[in-house]
Parts: sequence; C-alpha cells; structure tokens
Amino acid sequence: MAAATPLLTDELDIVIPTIRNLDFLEMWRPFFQPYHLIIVQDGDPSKTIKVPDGFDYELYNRNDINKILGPKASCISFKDSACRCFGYMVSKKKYIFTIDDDCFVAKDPSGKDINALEQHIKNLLSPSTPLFFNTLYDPFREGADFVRGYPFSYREGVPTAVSHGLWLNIPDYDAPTQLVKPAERNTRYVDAVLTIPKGTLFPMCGMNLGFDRDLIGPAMYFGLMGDGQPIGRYDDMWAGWCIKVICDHLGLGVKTGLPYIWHSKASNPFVNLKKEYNGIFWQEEIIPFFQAATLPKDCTSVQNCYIELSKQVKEKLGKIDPYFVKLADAMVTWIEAWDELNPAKA
Ligand SMILES: O=c1ccn([C@@H]2O[C@H](COP(=O)(O)OP(=O)(O)O[C@H]3O[C@@H](CO)[C@H](O)[C@H]3O)[C@@H](O)[C@H]2O)c(=O)[nH]1
Ligand SMILES: [Mn+2]
Repeated sequence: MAAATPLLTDELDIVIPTIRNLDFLEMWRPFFQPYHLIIVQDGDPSKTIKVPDGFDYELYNRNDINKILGPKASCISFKDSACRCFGYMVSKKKYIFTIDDDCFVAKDPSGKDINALEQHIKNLLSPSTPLFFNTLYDPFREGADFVRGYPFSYREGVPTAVSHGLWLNIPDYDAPTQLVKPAERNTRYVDAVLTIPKGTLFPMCGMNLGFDRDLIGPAMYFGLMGDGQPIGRYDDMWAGWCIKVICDHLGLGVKTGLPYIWHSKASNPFVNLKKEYNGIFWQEEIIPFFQAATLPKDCTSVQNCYIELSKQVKEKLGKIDPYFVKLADAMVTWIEAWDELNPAKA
C-alpha cells in the first residue's frame, strides 16, 4: 500500500495569473480549497476579479505591485501571463504551484479526476535522476525501480526543484504550429514522469507547473514580456532555460510528465504570432547561448548563479538586440526585489 502523499497545505501556495473571473476554481475546489491562493491580476487594476466563495486568497493588481516594489516593479511584466512571477516573490511558502485560469481538472484513462496538485507534490518530494537515464522512467514511483546496469552510486538521485506538468485537449503549441494544425488536440495520456537529463534544455510551460521555491525560486523570473516589450509568450521559456542551467550547476532535478490538466481555450494564433515573432527568430541564438552557459564554482546560491547568468546575457545576447540588455538589468532588479521581500533566505 503506497504511503499517502502529504498535502503540504501550510507549505504550498497556488499562484494564478488572471485577466478573468476565476469560476474555473469551482472545478478544482475539492483539490485546491485547503490551500492559500495568490492571485496576480493583470491588466486594468480597476476591474474587479470575482473569486468563488470559500477560498483563502490574496490578490495583487498592478497598483499593488507598484506600491510594494516601487521602481523595482519595472521588472514585472504587464499584460502578459509573465506577471505571475510576482506571486512567487511575495509567497512565504516552500512550494509553489502555478496554473492558468483556463486549465481544468482532466480525467485519467480510467475516468478518474486527476488531482494535479497531488502529483506535483509527489514529483517534488521524490528525487530526480539527471545524471543517468532510467529506462523504466521514474524509479521512485510505486511499482518501478532502477533497472539493471543503473549505477548504485547514482541511485540516491538529487533533490527535485521543478515539476513540469502537461495538458490534454489544447496543446501548448507556438503560433505557427497552431496556425498549421488548428484542430489538433492532445488526446494522448502518457502515464510517465521523466527527469530531464543534465545538460539538456527543455521548453518549460507555465500553465501547470510546480517548483520548490527554496531550491530554485529566485531563478523563476518570467522576464520582460507583454506591454512595451518586443516579445511575448516566451516568459516561461526564458525561466525554463535559466532554471535548467542553474539546476544542472547546483545538482538539482527537473521532472516532466504527469500530471495532466485539461487546457480548455486556445488563444488567438494571430495575436500569438505577433507576440512570438521575435522569440521564434531570437531563440535560434538564445538556445546555443544557454547550451554553452557555464557558471563558476563559487556560484553556490541561486541568487549568485542568476546574477552571473544576467551578466552573460548582457554580454553575449545584448549583441542580438538591446532588449537583452534591458532583460539582463531586469534580472538583477528581480533578484534585488526578491531579496528585499525575502530577507531571511537572502
Ligand atoms: O495579458 C494577459 C493574458 C493572459 N493572462 C493570464 O495568463 C494565463 C494564460 O492566458 P491564456 O490561457 O489566455 O493564454 P495561453 O496562450 O493559453 O497561455 C499559455 O501560453 C503561455 C503564455 O506565456 C503560457 O505558457 C501559458 O500561460 C491565464 O490565466 C490568463 O488569465 C494574463 O495574466 N495576462
Ligand atoms: Mn490557455
């Protein structure tokens, strides 16, 4: 009989970026009600966001962000889901789960409702195996183990910093793919959790994401996107590339796979194409930069790693476009703001 997964209700915050009313919470009530929500209201702060009764939450709009961070609020995006990272900064908990407001409870092949939060907690509380690939997937899962030939010296694994969940129905495609395949829906439920090997980058989607805030929180900056910026919808991607380089350096693990959520709404591919255009072009240089990025041995804290990465971004990506000089500076501002709001850990 598998041990029950700890609920971590006092150690985990749920962060939701939103421009809509949060009726979607009704479907999540059985799973989310015991948790504290941090709602980051984007767009017009004078709009009232309706939150269903019975949830314990704090809500921050742009006026609140400006009041709390002052000039440092410039590093928090406006009119882009990237604003969600403000919720990571103000949280006081060890774990974060972030979800979009058009993501609902999915069903597994047996027809059972998937408690995505429980699976993320399972993923985060069990080690990752980035140093040697286990062909039977997650060796710490009930009914699985390390396979023959797996070095015993590696079987302890490393602490898991990030749990990246997936989506049934509307897949997280970029605009060109969505334009070519508008009717494509993801119906395939793959019953697996994988550790992303050390040295391998991945496209992190912020729709259904859990992470250990103490292990990697300061690197979970979702960048400068949306209003006034030449790029959008690369918020979670940027954070994913930064956290993976830092996790590899610090010996932390990143997992992807279960849990699934049901992604209900496809955003407009033409609007998305405009937001993504520069990103699709620039990423052909950004990816080699992150693949080659190395951090000095004396970078032993996430903050130090992140500041060092920001210097390399400025030096090496600043040549692509002045945007990256701005982004590198915003990365520093983010860390300053993070340490200001989280002095004990700093
Ligand atoms: O200006 C905005 C727009 C939206 N939001 C909130 O962010 C999430 C996602 O919005 P939505 O579901 O409409 O868009 P998607 O294209 O499906 O988003 C995914 O793509 C990436 C965007 O960077 C990211 O991985 C996913 O979020 C909702 O909760 C909206 O309410 C916002 O805050 N500001
Ligand atoms: Mn969506």
